[in-house]
Amino acid sequence: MSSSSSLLSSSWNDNDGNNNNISSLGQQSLIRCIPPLSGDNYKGSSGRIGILGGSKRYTGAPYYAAMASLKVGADLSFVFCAEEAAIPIKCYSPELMVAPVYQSKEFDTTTTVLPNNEQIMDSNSHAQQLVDDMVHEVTSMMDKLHALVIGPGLGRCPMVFRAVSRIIQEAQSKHQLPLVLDADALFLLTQPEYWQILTNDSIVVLTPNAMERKRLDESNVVLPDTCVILEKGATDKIQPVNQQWQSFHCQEVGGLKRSGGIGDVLAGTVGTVLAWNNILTQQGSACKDDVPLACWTACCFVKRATKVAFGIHQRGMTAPDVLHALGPSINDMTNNAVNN
Ligand SMILES: NC(=O)C1=CN([C@@H]2O[C@H](COP(=O)(O)OP(=O)(O)OC[C@H]3O[C@@H](n4cnc5c(N)ncnc54)[C@H](O)[C@@H]3O)[C@@H](O)[C@H]2O)[C@@H](O)CC1
Ligand SMILES: Nc1ncnc2c1ncn2[C@@H]1O[C@H](COP(=O)(O)OP(=O)(O)OP(=O)(O)O)[C@@H](O)[C@H]1O
Ligand SMILES: [Mg+2]
Repeated sequence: MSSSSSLLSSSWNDNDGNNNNISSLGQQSLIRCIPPLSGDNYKGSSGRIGILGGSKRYTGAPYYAAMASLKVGADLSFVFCAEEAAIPIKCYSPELMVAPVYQSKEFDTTTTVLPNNEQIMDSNSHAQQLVDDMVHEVTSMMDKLHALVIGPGLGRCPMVFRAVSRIIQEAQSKHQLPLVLDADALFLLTQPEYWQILTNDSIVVLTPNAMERKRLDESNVVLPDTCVILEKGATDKIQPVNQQWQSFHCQEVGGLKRSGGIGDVLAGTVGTVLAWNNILTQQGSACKDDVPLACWTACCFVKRATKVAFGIHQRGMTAPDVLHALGPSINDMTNNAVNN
Protein backbone atom coordinates (compact mmCIF):
# COMPACT_ATOMS: atom_id res chain seq x y z
CA MET A 1 0.00 0.00 0.00
CA SER A 2 1.43 3.38 -0.84
CA SER A 3 -0.36 6.11 1.05
CA SER A 4 0.06 9.79 0.58
CA SER A 5 -0.89 11.19 3.91
CA SER A 6 -0.01 12.98 7.01
CA LEU A 7 -0.48 11.78 10.53
CA LEU A 8 -4.11 12.29 11.44
CA SER A 9 -5.05 15.86 12.21
CA SER A 10 -8.39 17.61 12.22
CA SER A 11 -7.39 19.91 9.38
CA TRP A 12 -6.92 16.98 7.08
CA ASN A 13 -9.99 14.89 6.41
CA ASP A 14 -10.02 12.82 3.29
CA ASN A 15 -13.26 11.07 4.07
CA ASP A 16 -12.80 8.63 1.29
CA GLY A 17 -14.26 6.00 3.51
CA ASN A 18 -11.87 3.22 2.72
CA ASN A 19 -9.52 1.81 5.30
CA ASN A 20 -6.34 3.42 4.05
CA ASN A 21 -7.42 6.96 4.61
CA ILE A 22 -5.35 9.36 6.68
CA SER A 23 -7.39 8.96 9.82
CA SER A 24 -6.94 5.19 9.94
CA LEU A 25 -3.19 5.58 9.30
CA GLY A 26 -3.05 8.29 11.94
CA GLN A 27 -4.79 6.05 14.43
CA GLN A 28 -2.49 3.17 13.46
CA SER A 29 0.55 5.39 13.97
CA LEU A 30 -0.68 6.31 17.41
CA ILE A 31 -1.40 2.77 18.49
CA ARG A 32 1.44 0.87 16.86
CA CYS A 33 4.26 3.40 16.81
CA ILE A 34 3.96 5.80 19.76
CA PRO A 35 4.22 4.41 23.32
CA PRO A 36 1.73 5.99 25.72
CA LEU A 37 2.99 8.18 28.56
CA SER A 38 2.07 6.78 31.96
CA GLY A 39 2.68 7.33 35.61
CA ASP A 40 4.60 4.05 35.69
CA ASN A 41 7.29 5.42 33.35
CA TYR A 42 10.81 5.90 34.67
CA LYS A 43 13.74 7.85 33.13
CA GLY A 44 14.51 6.10 29.85
CA SER A 45 11.11 4.41 29.38
CA SER A 46 10.40 6.59 26.36
CA GLY A 47 13.69 5.82 24.71
CA ARG A 48 17.46 6.03 25.08
CA ILE A 49 19.03 7.07 21.76
CA GLY A 50 22.68 7.07 20.68
CA ILE A 51 24.08 9.36 17.97
CA LEU A 52 27.49 8.36 16.52
CA GLY A 53 28.81 11.36 14.60
CA GLY A 54 30.48 14.70 15.13
CA SER A 55 33.97 15.45 13.87
CA LYS A 56 36.43 18.33 13.82
CA ARG A 57 34.56 19.83 10.86
CA TYR A 58 30.92 19.09 11.73
CA THR A 59 29.38 19.63 15.18
CA GLY A 60 25.91 20.89 14.27
CA ALA A 61 24.64 17.71 12.58
CA PRO A 62 24.96 15.40 15.62
CA TYR A 63 23.48 18.14 17.80
CA TYR A 64 20.45 18.45 15.50
CA ALA A 65 19.95 14.67 15.43
CA ALA A 66 20.35 14.28 19.20
CA MET A 67 18.12 17.23 20.12
CA ALA A 68 15.49 16.06 17.64
CA SER A 69 15.29 12.72 19.46
CA LEU A 70 14.59 14.52 22.76
CA LYS A 71 12.12 16.98 21.20
CA VAL A 72 10.21 14.12 19.58
CA GLY A 73 9.91 12.38 22.95
CA ALA A 74 12.93 10.24 23.83
CA ASP A 75 14.11 10.55 27.44
CA LEU A 76 17.90 10.31 26.99
CA SER A 77 20.24 11.12 24.12
CA PHE A 78 23.93 10.20 23.98
CA VAL A 79 26.38 11.64 21.43
CA PHE A 80 29.53 9.66 20.60
CA CYS A 81 31.93 11.93 18.71
CA ALA A 82 35.49 13.08 18.08
CA GLU A 83 37.15 14.66 21.11
CA GLU A 84 37.50 17.83 19.07
CA ALA A 85 33.72 18.02 18.65
CA ALA A 86 32.77 17.12 22.23
CA ILE A 87 33.21 20.51 23.92
CA PRO A 88 31.33 22.47 21.22
CA ILE A 89 28.41 20.02 21.33
CA LYS A 90 28.35 20.02 25.15
CA CYS A 91 28.18 23.80 24.95
CA TYR A 92 25.14 23.67 22.67
CA SER A 93 23.06 21.84 25.27
CA PRO A 94 23.38 20.42 28.81
CA GLU A 95 20.70 17.84 27.94
CA LEU A 96 22.98 15.81 25.68
CA MET A 97 25.35 13.26 27.23
CA VAL A 98 28.39 13.80 24.99
CA ALA A 99 31.20 11.22 25.06
CA PRO A 100 34.41 11.66 23.04
CA VAL A 101 35.30 8.26 21.54
CA TYR A 102 38.40 9.11 19.47
CA GLN A 103 40.91 11.93 18.87
CA SER A 104 40.95 13.27 15.30
CA LYS A 105 44.55 14.41 15.70
CA GLU A 106 45.63 10.88 16.67
CA PHE A 107 43.71 9.37 13.77
CA ASP A 108 45.20 11.93 11.38
CA THR A 109 48.76 10.94 12.36
CA THR A 110 48.04 7.30 11.47
CA THR A 111 46.49 8.06 8.09
CA THR A 112 48.48 8.56 4.90
CA VAL A 113 47.15 10.99 2.28
CA LEU A 114 47.97 9.82 -1.26
CA PRO A 115 48.83 12.25 -4.12
CA ASN A 116 45.24 11.87 -5.37
CA ASN A 117 44.05 13.04 -1.93
CA GLU A 118 42.81 9.54 -1.08
CA GLN A 119 43.41 8.78 2.59
CA ILE A 120 44.54 5.30 3.67
CA MET A 121 44.92 3.97 7.18
CA ASP A 122 48.41 2.95 8.26
CA SER A 123 48.56 -0.77 8.92
CA ASN A 124 50.65 -0.53 12.08
CA SER A 125 49.54 -1.90 15.45
CA HIS A 126 49.15 1.58 16.95
CA ALA A 127 46.53 2.47 14.34
CA GLN A 128 44.76 -0.83 15.01
CA GLN A 129 44.77 -0.14 18.76
CA LEU A 130 43.20 3.32 18.21
CA VAL A 131 40.43 1.72 16.16
CA ASP A 132 39.89 -0.99 18.79
CA ASP A 133 39.64 1.69 21.49
CA MET A 134 36.96 3.64 19.55
CA VAL A 135 34.96 0.47 18.91
CA HIS A 136 35.05 -0.41 22.63
CA GLU A 137 34.05 3.10 23.72
CA VAL A 138 30.83 2.86 21.69
CA THR A 139 29.95 -0.85 21.99
CA SER A 140 30.33 -0.72 25.80
CA MET A 141 27.35 1.69 25.83
CA MET A 142 25.07 -0.37 23.56
CA ASP A 143 23.26 -2.20 26.35
CA LYS A 144 21.87 1.17 27.46
CA LEU A 145 20.45 2.08 24.03
CA HIS A 146 17.15 1.37 22.28
CA ALA A 147 18.46 2.64 18.91
CA LEU A 148 21.67 4.06 17.40
CA VAL A 149 21.88 6.76 14.70
CA ILE A 150 25.18 6.74 12.79
CA GLY A 151 26.45 9.38 10.39
CA PRO A 152 25.44 12.97 11.17
CA GLY A 153 28.67 14.96 11.02
CA LEU A 154 30.74 11.73 11.09
CA GLY A 155 33.17 12.84 8.38
CA ARG A 156 35.00 10.40 6.10
CA CYS A 157 38.29 9.52 7.88
CA PRO A 158 39.24 5.96 6.83
CA MET A 159 40.08 4.97 10.40
CA VAL A 160 36.74 6.24 11.67
CA PHE A 161 35.11 4.23 8.89
CA ARG A 162 37.06 1.12 9.93
CA ALA A 163 35.82 1.52 13.52
CA VAL A 164 32.25 2.38 12.50
CA SER A 165 31.98 -0.70 10.29
CA ARG A 166 32.85 -2.89 13.29
CA ILE A 167 30.43 -0.92 15.52
CA ILE A 168 27.64 -1.55 12.99
CA GLN A 169 28.41 -5.28 12.90
CA GLU A 170 28.53 -5.60 16.70
CA ALA A 171 25.35 -3.52 17.12
CA GLN A 172 23.54 -5.93 14.83
CA SER A 173 25.06 -9.30 15.76
CA LYS A 174 25.49 -8.89 19.54
CA HIS A 175 22.81 -6.35 20.47
CA GLN A 176 20.16 -6.62 17.70
CA LEU A 177 20.16 -2.82 18.01
CA PRO A 178 17.98 -0.92 15.50
CA LEU A 179 20.18 1.38 13.41
CA VAL A 180 19.68 4.56 11.37
CA LEU A 181 22.45 5.18 8.81
CA ASP A 182 22.57 8.73 7.48
CA ALA A 183 24.99 11.18 5.84
CA ASP A 184 28.61 9.90 5.95
CA ALA A 185 27.51 6.46 7.18
CA LEU A 186 25.72 6.17 3.82
CA PHE A 187 28.97 7.19 2.12
CA LEU A 188 30.71 4.39 4.10
CA LEU A 189 28.22 1.84 2.72
CA THR A 190 29.10 2.86 -0.84
CA GLN A 191 32.79 1.91 -0.30
CA PRO A 192 33.54 -1.59 -1.73
CA GLU A 193 35.15 -2.89 1.47
CA TYR A 194 31.89 -2.19 3.31
CA TRP A 195 29.31 -3.37 0.77
CA GLN A 196 28.63 -6.60 2.72
CA ILE A 197 28.59 -5.41 6.34
CA LEU A 198 24.82 -5.25 6.95
CA THR A 199 22.95 -8.35 8.18
CA ASN A 200 19.41 -9.43 9.05
CA ASP A 201 20.20 -9.35 12.79
CA SER A 202 18.53 -5.97 13.35
CA ILE A 203 16.47 -3.26 11.67
CA VAL A 204 18.52 -0.79 9.58
CA VAL A 205 16.92 2.37 8.16
CA LEU A 206 18.90 4.30 5.54
CA THR A 207 17.91 7.98 5.19
CA PRO A 208 19.51 9.21 1.96
CA ASN A 209 18.90 12.55 0.30
CA ALA A 210 18.64 12.48 -3.50
CA MET A 211 22.42 12.59 -4.01
CA GLU A 212 23.11 9.95 -1.37
CA ARG A 213 20.46 7.69 -2.91
CA LYS A 214 22.13 8.03 -6.30
CA ARG A 215 25.47 6.98 -4.79
CA LEU A 216 23.86 3.98 -3.07
CA ASP A 217 22.17 2.88 -6.31
CA GLU A 218 25.50 3.17 -8.16
CA SER A 219 27.22 0.94 -5.58
CA ASN A 220 26.90 -2.81 -5.07
CA VAL A 221 25.98 -2.53 -1.41
CA VAL A 222 24.05 -5.60 -0.18
CA LEU A 223 20.89 -4.61 1.72
CA PRO A 224 19.30 -7.24 4.04
CA ASP A 225 15.56 -7.89 4.32
CA THR A 226 15.50 -5.94 7.60
CA CYS A 227 16.56 -2.77 5.75
CA VAL A 228 14.21 0.12 4.95
CA ILE A 229 15.26 2.94 2.61
CA LEU A 230 13.71 6.29 3.55
CA GLU A 231 14.49 8.52 0.57
CA LYS A 232 14.00 12.17 1.48
CA GLY A 233 12.52 14.66 -0.93
CA ALA A 234 9.38 16.66 -1.75
CA THR A 235 7.73 13.30 -1.10
CA ASP A 236 9.52 11.10 1.39
CA LYS A 237 9.51 7.54 0.05
CA ILE A 238 9.63 4.69 2.59
CA GLN A 239 10.76 1.57 0.69
CA PRO A 240 11.35 -1.67 2.63
CA VAL A 241 13.72 -4.22 1.05
CA ASN A 242 11.34 -6.90 2.37
CA GLN A 243 8.58 -7.08 -0.22
CA GLN A 244 6.16 -8.34 2.47
CA TRP A 245 6.34 -4.98 4.27
CA GLN A 246 4.23 -1.98 3.27
CA SER A 247 5.78 0.97 1.48
CA PHE A 248 4.57 4.51 2.19
CA HIS A 249 4.81 7.96 0.69
CA CYS A 250 4.67 10.97 2.98
CA GLN A 251 3.28 13.85 1.00
CA GLU A 252 2.76 16.10 3.98
CA VAL A 253 3.63 19.61 2.78
CA GLY A 254 6.81 20.85 4.45
CA GLY A 255 8.47 24.24 4.17
CA LEU A 256 10.13 25.90 1.17
CA LYS A 257 13.48 26.66 2.84
CA ARG A 258 16.09 23.96 2.30
CA SER A 259 18.54 24.76 5.07
CA GLY A 260 21.25 22.36 6.18
CA GLY A 261 20.49 20.16 9.17
CA ILE A 262 16.87 19.19 8.53
CA GLY A 263 18.01 15.78 7.33
CA ASP A 264 19.88 15.41 10.60
CA VAL A 265 16.68 16.34 12.46
CA LEU A 266 14.90 13.59 10.53
CA ALA A 267 17.68 11.09 11.34
CA GLY A 268 17.23 11.74 15.07
CA THR A 269 13.43 11.52 14.70
CA VAL A 270 13.71 8.17 12.90
CA GLY A 271 16.06 6.98 15.66
CA THR A 272 13.33 7.77 18.17
CA VAL A 273 10.53 5.96 16.34
CA LEU A 274 12.83 2.93 15.93
CA ALA A 275 13.49 3.03 19.68
CA TRP A 276 9.73 3.18 20.23
CA ASN A 277 9.21 0.19 17.91
CA ASN A 278 11.89 -1.65 19.92
CA ILE A 279 10.15 -0.81 23.22
CA LEU A 280 6.63 -1.60 21.94
CA THR A 281 7.84 -4.86 20.38
CA GLN A 282 9.36 -5.90 23.73
CA GLN A 283 5.98 -5.09 25.32
CA GLY A 284 4.18 -7.19 22.71
CA SER A 285 2.12 -4.31 21.28
CA ALA A 286 4.02 -3.84 18.03
CA CYS A 287 6.37 -5.80 15.77
CA LYS A 288 9.12 -5.27 13.20
CA ASP A 289 6.50 -5.14 10.41
CA ASP A 290 5.46 -1.77 11.88
CA VAL A 291 8.85 -0.19 11.10
CA PRO A 292 7.83 1.29 7.72
CA LEU A 293 4.74 2.89 9.36
CA ALA A 294 7.02 4.23 12.11
CA CYS A 295 9.33 5.76 9.48
CA TRP A 296 6.32 7.33 7.75
CA THR A 297 5.23 8.77 11.11
CA ALA A 298 8.70 10.30 11.60
CA CYS A 299 8.52 11.89 8.14
CA CYS A 300 5.11 13.39 8.96
CA PHE A 301 6.49 14.83 12.21
CA VAL A 302 9.45 16.55 10.52
CA LYS A 303 7.50 17.78 7.50
CA ARG A 304 4.85 19.35 9.73
CA ALA A 305 7.47 20.93 12.02
CA THR A 306 9.26 22.33 8.96
CA LYS A 307 5.97 23.75 7.66
CA VAL A 308 5.26 25.42 11.02
CA ALA A 309 8.82 26.78 11.31
CA PHE A 310 8.79 28.06 7.72
CA GLY A 311 5.42 29.72 8.33
CA ILE A 312 7.04 31.77 11.10
CA HIS A 313 10.58 32.38 9.81
CA GLN A 314 10.24 32.12 5.98
CA ARG A 315 13.67 32.57 4.33
CA GLY A 316 15.30 32.98 7.71
CA MET A 317 14.26 29.48 8.82
CA THR A 318 17.12 27.31 10.08
CA ALA A 319 17.29 23.81 11.57
CA PRO A 320 16.97 25.02 15.21
CA ASP A 321 13.60 26.59 14.27
CA VAL A 322 12.46 23.14 13.08
CA LEU A 323 13.68 21.60 16.35
CA HIS A 324 11.67 24.21 18.25
CA ALA A 325 8.52 23.38 16.26
CA LEU A 326 8.83 19.59 16.60
CA GLY A 327 7.17 19.11 19.99
CA PRO A 328 4.16 21.41 19.44
CA SER A 329 3.57 20.01 15.91
CA ILE A 330 3.61 16.43 17.17
CA ASN A 331 1.24 17.30 20.02
CA ASP A 332 -1.13 18.99 17.57
CA MET A 333 -1.10 16.00 15.20
CA THR A 334 -1.42 13.28 17.82
CA ASN A 335 -3.93 15.11 20.04
CA ASN A 336 -6.16 15.56 16.98
CA ALA A 337 -5.77 11.88 16.24
CA VAL A 338 -6.86 11.05 19.77
CA ASN A 339 -9.88 13.35 19.58
CA ASN A 340 -11.18 12.06 16.25
N1 LIG B 1 25.59 22.09 10.60
C1 LIG B 1 26.21 20.93 10.38
O1 LIG B 1 27.09 20.48 11.12
C2 LIG B 1 25.77 20.14 9.19
C3 LIG B 1 26.55 19.07 8.85
N2 LIG B 1 26.23 18.24 7.85
C4 LIG B 1 27.08 17.10 7.62
O2 LIG B 1 27.87 17.36 6.47
C5 LIG B 1 28.37 16.12 6.00
C6 LIG B 1 28.19 16.10 4.51
O3 LIG B 1 26.76 16.17 4.32
P1 LIG B 1 26.16 16.58 2.89
O4 LIG B 1 24.68 16.62 2.97
O5 LIG B 1 26.84 17.80 2.42
O6 LIG B 1 26.52 15.31 2.02
P2 LIG B 1 27.27 15.16 0.66
O7 LIG B 1 28.71 15.36 0.81
O8 LIG B 1 26.74 13.88 0.16
O9 LIG B 1 26.75 16.34 -0.25
C7 LIG B 1 25.49 16.22 -0.76
C8 LIG B 1 25.38 17.44 -1.63
O10 LIG B 1 24.33 17.19 -2.47
C9 LIG B 1 23.55 18.36 -2.57
N3 LIG B 1 22.17 17.92 -2.58
C10 LIG B 1 21.43 17.53 -1.52
N4 LIG B 1 20.20 17.19 -1.92
C11 LIG B 1 20.18 17.38 -3.25
C12 LIG B 1 19.18 17.23 -4.25
N5 LIG B 1 17.94 16.83 -3.91
N6 LIG B 1 19.49 17.52 -5.53
C13 LIG B 1 20.72 17.94 -5.83
N7 LIG B 1 21.71 18.13 -4.97
C14 LIG B 1 21.43 17.85 -3.69
C15 LIG B 1 23.81 19.21 -1.36
O11 LIG B 1 23.97 20.54 -1.77
C16 LIG B 1 25.07 18.64 -0.77
O12 LIG B 1 26.12 19.55 -0.81
C17 LIG B 1 27.56 15.02 6.72
O13 LIG B 1 28.29 14.47 7.78
C18 LIG B 1 26.40 15.81 7.29
O14 LIG B 1 25.84 15.21 8.45
C19 LIG B 1 25.02 18.44 7.04
O15 LIG B 1 24.05 17.57 7.54
C20 LIG B 1 24.51 19.85 7.10
C21 LIG B 1 24.52 20.47 8.46
N1 LIG C 1 12.22 19.38 -2.51
C1 LIG C 1 11.74 19.27 -1.27
N2 LIG C 1 10.53 19.77 -0.93
C2 LIG C 1 10.05 19.65 0.32
N3 LIG C 1 10.69 19.03 1.32
C3 LIG C 1 11.89 18.51 1.03
C4 LIG C 1 12.50 18.59 -0.25
N4 LIG C 1 13.70 17.97 -0.22
C5 LIG C 1 13.84 17.53 1.05
N5 LIG C 1 12.76 17.85 1.79
C6 LIG C 1 12.56 17.56 3.20
O1 LIG C 1 13.63 18.16 3.92
C7 LIG C 1 14.10 17.30 4.95
C8 LIG C 1 15.60 17.05 4.77
O2 LIG C 1 15.81 16.47 3.51
P1 LIG C 1 17.19 16.79 2.74
O3 LIG C 1 17.09 16.13 1.41
O4 LIG C 1 17.46 18.24 2.83
O5 LIG C 1 18.22 16.00 3.69
P2 LIG C 1 19.79 16.25 3.80
O6 LIG C 1 20.35 16.75 2.54
O7 LIG C 1 20.33 14.98 4.37
O8 LIG C 1 19.84 17.39 4.91
P3 LIG C 1 21.11 17.71 5.86
O9 LIG C 1 21.55 19.07 5.47
O10 LIG C 1 20.56 17.67 7.25
O11 LIG C 1 22.12 16.66 5.62
C9 LIG C 1 13.26 16.04 4.87
O12 LIG C 1 12.21 16.16 5.84
C10 LIG C 1 12.65 16.08 3.50
O13 LIG C 1 11.34 15.51 3.50
MG1 LIG D 1 22.04 14.73 5.33
